[in-house]
Amino acid sequence: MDIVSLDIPDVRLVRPRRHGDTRGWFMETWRRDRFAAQGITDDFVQDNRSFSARRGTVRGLHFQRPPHAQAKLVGALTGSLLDVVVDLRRSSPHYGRHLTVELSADEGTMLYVPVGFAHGFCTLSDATTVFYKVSDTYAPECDGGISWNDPALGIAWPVGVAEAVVSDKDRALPLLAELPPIFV
Ligand SMILES: Cc1cn([C@H]2C[C@H](O)[C@@H](COP(=O)(O)OP(=O)(O)O[C@H]3O[C@@H](C)C(=O)[C@@H](O)[C@H]3O)O2)c(=O)[nH]c1=O
Repeated sequence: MDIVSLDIPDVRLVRPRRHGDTRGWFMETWRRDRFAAQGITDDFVQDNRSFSARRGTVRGLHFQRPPHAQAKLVGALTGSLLDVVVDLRRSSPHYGRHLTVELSADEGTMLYVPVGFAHGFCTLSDATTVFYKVSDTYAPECDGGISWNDPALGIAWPVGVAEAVVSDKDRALPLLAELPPIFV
């Protein structure tokens, strides 16, 4: 399992090793000891899965506020997605910056997203199933987010506003500039 830092170093790309044989393949997708060896010590307490029927479905950009902030480990079980994170940590040299990474079921790659980031994705194929482990349980009273198409973020989404499939809740999210400080 390779765990590598990206341009915002606390965000990591995880490449599990696939052991192939005549039956197919086997891979480990999460191991506490291997993650801890890379400084990732979050206690993952909930697993989530979402299915998006159509290519161009956008979910995000979401976070949970403290005291229920969540780190996430995200991957695809079917299909592929463009995963997006935005650094919301006020003391970070990367505050307001984003990263995009393509994740696919075929490749088995995953993204580790620390606490303090907004997270979202756009599906790149029909019938995309996304899974993620999270480090705190769902707390709807701490639900937060920023608008996926906030021009200040400069995210190169693979779909335009007219074609994107977006929830009413996500359509109503504020711009980054409207967000009070949440993460140190
Ligand atoms: C996130 C979540 C939602 N729900 C419920 C609430 C609602 O009725 C239904 C759909 O919720 P949402 O519209 O918030 O689902 P969705 O837009 O898929 O939300 C997810 O988006 C991605 C990008 C993330 O990073 C996740 O953390 C999560 O915020 O599922 C839970 O029961 N538990 C959960 O942990």
